[in-house]
Amino acid sequence: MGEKGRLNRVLLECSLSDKLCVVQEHQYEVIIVPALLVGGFLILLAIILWLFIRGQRSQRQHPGTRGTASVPASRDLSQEVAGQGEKVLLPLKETSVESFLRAATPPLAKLQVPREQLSDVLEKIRSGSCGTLYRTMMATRDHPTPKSVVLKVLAEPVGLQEAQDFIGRIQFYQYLGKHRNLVQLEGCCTERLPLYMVLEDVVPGDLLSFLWTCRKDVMTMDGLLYDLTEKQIYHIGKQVLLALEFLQDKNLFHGDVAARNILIQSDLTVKLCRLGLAYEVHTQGAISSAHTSTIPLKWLAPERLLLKPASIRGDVWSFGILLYEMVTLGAPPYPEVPPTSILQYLQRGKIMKRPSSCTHAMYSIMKCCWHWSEDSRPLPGELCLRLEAASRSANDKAVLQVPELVVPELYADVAGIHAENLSYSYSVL
Ligand SMILES: Nc1ncnc2c1ncn2[C@@H]1O[C@H](COP(=O)(O)OP(=O)(O)OP(=O)(O)O)[C@@H](O)[C@H]1O
Repeated sequence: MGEKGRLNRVLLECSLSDKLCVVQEHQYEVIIVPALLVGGFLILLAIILWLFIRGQRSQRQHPGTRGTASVPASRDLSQEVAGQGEKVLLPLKETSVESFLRAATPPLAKLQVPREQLSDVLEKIRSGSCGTLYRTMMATRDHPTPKSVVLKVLAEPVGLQEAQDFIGRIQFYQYLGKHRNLVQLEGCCTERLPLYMVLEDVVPGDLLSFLWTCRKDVMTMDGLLYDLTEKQIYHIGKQVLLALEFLQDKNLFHGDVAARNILIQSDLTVKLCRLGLAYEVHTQGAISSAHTSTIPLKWLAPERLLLKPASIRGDVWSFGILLYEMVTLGAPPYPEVPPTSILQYLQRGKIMKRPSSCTHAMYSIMKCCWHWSEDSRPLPGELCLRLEAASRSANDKAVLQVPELVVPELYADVAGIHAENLSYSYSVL
């Protein structure tokens, strides 16, 4: 009945004189329904697009919780305050050093050392690449007497970039965590300038000075016996390899393994320092060519001399040179080769001859570090096993002796090092 009535109404709208009578049945449905469908589809599409863009943005702000060990090609540390696996956001667009420090300091709260706990009396150790190093005393709650620490002070005037880099290095120590054979960060002062890193003091200091002092008629100093046996060389070497393995586990490498960058304690515990290059690998995925050119050539693996990408196997090459340094009590490597000719020397297939004080067992370990092809060199863990095996039959009685004393300036010349880059606590007298 309803349908018939509607048709009649439509027909009534036509007069008898009309030649053409258009029946307008369903005209609204034909226009409105598709329009609604298209409109709805467009709204849905816009919502999906908005959700997608929002998802992408939040992903970019929270770069995932994949293993902290991985090293992306490039990473902005101002975004990442890395306690092991822990990520905290810092504002990226700081305009002044003060506002940057205000934002960067709270995540480092646990490390902050009240400045009044540090003595005003500073003894300069040397100028480092990112600040001057001083020895000073620090009062702590745990110790009844103040203890000696090393302060790394960022040189002023401090720009935003220098401040970010310095804080980045502190965060890097946090990221690394503690290892017995890496120099330890004890704290920092970052709430205002000047910026300090507080490092553990490793006494007597660098291994190169220790080796040179072993040449002298010194028996003991600061509780350290200035005698070195073959077995002790393996003991020191193994500790360096443990530190390298620790870095390797984090997809890092050291980049400048050498006696001058190793600190030794009176109980013969050694610690790798100069972690600036590892920090660069952490933040940029590689060592910049500007820095490569500052590393003494005689310690570098061929691939690094050829400016190819560096890796932990380059550290293994340098470790072989370190063994040579120890067994010769700090002689410069390749004494007969000018530093700038070292690449041609190696390209001719030459390596250093066995020093007279070096056993065949130790020399064969050096040689396996000096394979031209990186893949033929052992990794730190494998090398550690070889050292352990050799150590079992190593001489623990014969003290290594070299009669000539070292003249640091001459050494620097032959080794291809700027004398000011040697932080030796050694004198010929
Ligand atoms: N904790 C320490 N105790 C004693 N001496 C140290 C200590 N830390 C560093 N040194 C001495 O200062 C030198 C510079 O060390 P440091 O690790 O600070 O390097 P750096 O020049 O600042 O470079 P990098 O940018 O690689 O950190 C070392 O070779 C070492 O002789």
